[in-house]
Amino acid sequence: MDIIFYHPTFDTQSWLAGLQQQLPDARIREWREGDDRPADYALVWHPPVEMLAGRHQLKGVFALGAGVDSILSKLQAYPDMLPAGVPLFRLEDTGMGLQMQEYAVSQVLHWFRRFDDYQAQKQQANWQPLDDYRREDFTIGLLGAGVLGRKVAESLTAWGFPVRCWSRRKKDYPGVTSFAGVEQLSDFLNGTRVLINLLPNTPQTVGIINASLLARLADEAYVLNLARGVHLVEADLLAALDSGKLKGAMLDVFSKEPLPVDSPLWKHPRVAITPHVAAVTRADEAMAYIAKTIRQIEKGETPTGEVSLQHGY
Ligand SMILES: NC(=O)c1ccc[n+]([C@@H]2O[C@H](COP(=O)([O-])OP(=O)(O)OC[C@H]3O[C@@H](n4cnc5c(N)ncnc54)[C@H](O)[C@@H]3O)[C@@H](O)[C@H]2O)c1
Ligand SMILES: O=C(O)[C@H](O)CO
Repeated sequence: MDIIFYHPTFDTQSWLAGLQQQLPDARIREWREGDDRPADYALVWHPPVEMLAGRHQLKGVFALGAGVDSILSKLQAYPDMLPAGVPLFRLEDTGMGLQMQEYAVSQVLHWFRRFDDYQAQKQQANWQPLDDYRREDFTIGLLGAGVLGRKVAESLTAWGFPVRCWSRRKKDYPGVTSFAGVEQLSDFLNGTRVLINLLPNTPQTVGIINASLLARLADEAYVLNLARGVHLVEADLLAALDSGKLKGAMLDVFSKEPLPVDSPLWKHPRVAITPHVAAVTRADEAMAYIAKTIRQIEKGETPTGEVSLQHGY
């Protein structure tokens, strides 16, 4: 079996070595420009079109991340990049679920224990105990309830918060109230105090966190964007913060990355920022997952993790 690998920033040699350990019988090589030798599988991130185009013999292409929006948008521009019938897989969890839990739980607790207010008081040397927030007033709403949303929901129910989720289809997750489809979006938003975004980037979800959505949240709400920058209308978020509708926001992803130095988000006192690090690809777990999936395909089984080109995620 031949496997080709391309990632613009990963340490390719350590990936090739790690994959070789997982799949000892495979011939694994870094793909370089001009390489049109046969391959059964391709492991990619931001792949050049010529790496995949015309490779009808591929049994699978693996995206080396959870979100496949960059690959699918390239496919829009170059429809022949992925030969018809070749399945595209993405990373399901592979250590990202735990990272998302760490991120979400730490920030929700930060807001719930009013550390943002105490930090602001500290700037004024102000010793002033504040009223506690009550859990029942701190409903967490997850936009997106797939692999990562489910993990985050689990971790927040464990802390005793009321948790609800919104997805394309109803979910049956213990302790989580499920809302589905555009017709239930309003009910989902009504009473949500902390909105956590874990949707994929698709034509239906671009710009979904906008002025009209923010207006429907509970007063003094918080927004945690962990998915993609294009989901959020940044100007609407700033306006909602300045009007007092929103109390705070923590953003990991931005419509333009790196976030431009002149973005007003940098200076806003109630916006916290991380540079798209909420959940990164963990090499060992990703390699084990890819190897397991390849073995399943080789045995004629149907693995999970295939991207629906129709739904765009
Ligand atoms: N910031 C980061 O570091 C980072 C890391 C990993 C993933 N992500 C982002 O997180 C996203 C989610 O990852 P995942 O593995 O949980 O994806 P997933 O495919 O398992 O889950 C997606 C969820 O969104 C819902 N959804 C999709 N379209 C919808 C629509 N139109 N209306 C309502 N619900 C809809 C689905 O029903 C599902 O519940 C990824 O697509 C990626 O963009 C970000
Ligand atoms: O989708 C992912 O895996 C991360 O956001 C990196 O892009």
